[in-house]
Amino acid sequence: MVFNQTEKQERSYLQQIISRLKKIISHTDASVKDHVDTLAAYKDYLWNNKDIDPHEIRSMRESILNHFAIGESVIDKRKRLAKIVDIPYFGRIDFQEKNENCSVIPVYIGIHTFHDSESRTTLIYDWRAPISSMFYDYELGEAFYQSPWGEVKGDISLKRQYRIRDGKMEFMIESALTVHDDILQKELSSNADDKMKNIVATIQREQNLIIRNEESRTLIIQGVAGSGKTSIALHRIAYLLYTFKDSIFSKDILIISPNKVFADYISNVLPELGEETVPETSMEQVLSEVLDHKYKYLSFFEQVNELLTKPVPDFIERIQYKSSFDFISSLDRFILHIENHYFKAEDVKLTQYITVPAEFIEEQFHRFNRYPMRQRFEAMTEYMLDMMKVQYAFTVTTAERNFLKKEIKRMFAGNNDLQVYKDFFEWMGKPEMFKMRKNRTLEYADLAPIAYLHIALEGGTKNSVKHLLIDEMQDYSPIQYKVIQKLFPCRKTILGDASQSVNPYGSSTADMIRKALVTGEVMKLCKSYRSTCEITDFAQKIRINTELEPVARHGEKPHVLQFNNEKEELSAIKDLILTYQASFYKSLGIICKTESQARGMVDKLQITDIHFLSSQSSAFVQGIVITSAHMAKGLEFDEVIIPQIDDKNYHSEIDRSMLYVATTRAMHRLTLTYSGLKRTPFI
Ligand SMILES: Nc1ncnc2c1ncn2[C@@H]1O[C@H](COP(=O)(O)OP(=O)(O)OP(=O)(O)O)[C@@H](O)[C@H]1O
Repeated sequence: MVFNQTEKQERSYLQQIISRLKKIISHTDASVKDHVDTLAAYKDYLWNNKDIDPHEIRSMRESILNHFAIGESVIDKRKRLAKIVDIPYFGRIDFQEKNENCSVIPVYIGIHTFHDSESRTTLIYDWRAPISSMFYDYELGEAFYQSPWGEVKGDISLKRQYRIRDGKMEFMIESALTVHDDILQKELSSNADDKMKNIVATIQREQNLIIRNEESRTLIIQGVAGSGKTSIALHRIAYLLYTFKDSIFSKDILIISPNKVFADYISNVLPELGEETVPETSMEQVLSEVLDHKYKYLSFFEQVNELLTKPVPDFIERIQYKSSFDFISSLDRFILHIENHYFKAEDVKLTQYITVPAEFIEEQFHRFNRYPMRQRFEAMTEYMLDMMKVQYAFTVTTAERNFLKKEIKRMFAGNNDLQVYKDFFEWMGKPEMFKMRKNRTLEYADLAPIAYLHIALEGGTKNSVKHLLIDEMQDYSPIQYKVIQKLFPCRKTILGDASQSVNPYGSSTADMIRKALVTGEVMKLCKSYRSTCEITDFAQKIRINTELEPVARHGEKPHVLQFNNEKEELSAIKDLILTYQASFYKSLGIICKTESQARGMVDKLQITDIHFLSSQSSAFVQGIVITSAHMAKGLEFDEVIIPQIDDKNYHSEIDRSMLYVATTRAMHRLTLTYSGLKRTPFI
């Protein structure tokens, strides 16, 4: 007989589970109170008995720490239970192991495990548990999962999905398919949340494969726009934190994200999945840190903006040159050249009677070639002085030792990163490839090569990162990946979409990243979930991707509206905003090509309740947002308006990228407007 066969039985079972959960929560509350009271009693005792002997103090300290640890774990458990009381589970499979004496077990799947210690049964399985993988991977019939003890084979005889909100079952679906389309459709048709949400209930098979991939040290995910790359990467982090809970913690993970707004936008997913948020940084921050933040540089935003507004061919050429693999080989050859030619040894007159000969010093520089060059001076000094002590029984004063080290350092012509970098271009016979901007400001593309040289000369600093996640991978160049590999030799998940580059002259494809890192498995996601078929078809006209497969969800066709002049265009945009405000949509993105156009739009529209997202913003806001295509990357909106799509504003290849990024942000409705005669040739 099937356990909880009917919907009525399921509904009553849900209420039983919720009552059970509530009961345990109230027990844990009592237990937390006990621990707090005990700790307070200890404190009072210590306060009132200042002359107690050290033994007693020590034993009390142990008890306090013990209570504290237990109290913390109870609070932790309470937090987890409180999280699941509203939505205890979302799926179920009935599984019978192919083994004598094994009966059918109902496996209810939710965000967290719920083990009932009274009945000694697991009432809810964590979605990341090995057995839960079958929910995402199999239909009815034969199935297996990998348990810690090996493969477990069996049969799935029932599969159900539930939509439970605030402890009430809205509906349940009996499904033979992997993860039923109806629920997925309902999720996708819903409105954009204020932040990215978790997708545990509807993870698709190909996505599950990426989340649970434990083998690849470096996993590179190339996924089309809206294929769930970012969501999947975050679920993967949650999976790794669960599966390797004894060896990897939230603080051991680092996310390199494109900007603060994006970091804020995704910040809810891990807490929703019951994990702590993980540290986050940017590529610029990482590179600048290597160079001790010594240099001013053009930010990536400024570079993209310059390419969009005044694309000077020399600038483009410099970026392209520094993004090639040839450039990396040349840098490597130059590092060898430094090794062979930058150290010019001289005799050092250490005391009135003792001179250290140049040849001896030169020899030591090469002897210590296992150290980065600038780290050899100390080792060379120590070694030479030790030798002198052994051979001539000669000991030096601290001042003489420091003098020798200083002299040795002076003999090396590569102590200044920037000078070495300039030398490189001279050595290459390409001095025009390096240009410093006003106020000794470096171009963004120079930051990574200088950091690369710095690490070769000085070594990289150690860090404790065990898993690195890089989003928007296409925007980073091979030399940036080289630096990343040197700094973070740990496991990596790298994700992005070559079609969405805002850095077309310095971008990387999945294969280029694999080549730069010398390792990596590439996995693809081709199904697009974000937008309706009509919006996806429209975006495909701007940039075709034959691998892209839209999920079957329909809506209005995108509108392209022409106006006689800017005034009319603005007035139409205001009307569109009013229509949006009267609709049930929750977010509207007005996406311009550049930040200054976006700022101009804010001024011209003169509407309150509009949020302007600039490259300096740090928080994502729901409602009406005006921003640039670059900032909008990674975000999504129920409705998108793209103004000024005339042929003058969108004509170059980088403009095409911006237009593609902007259109693919729309989930349900898309309108493009322009004034004048001609619209962009890209649509
Ligand atoms: N399996 C799924 N179930 C429900 N929603 C999904 C699923 N996969 C993706 N989505 C939804 O699709 C949208 C796009 O996801 P996400 O932003 O992670 O994609 P992306 O590939 O990183 O996008 P882009 O590169 O275009 O920024 C989100 O709204 C996400 O919730």
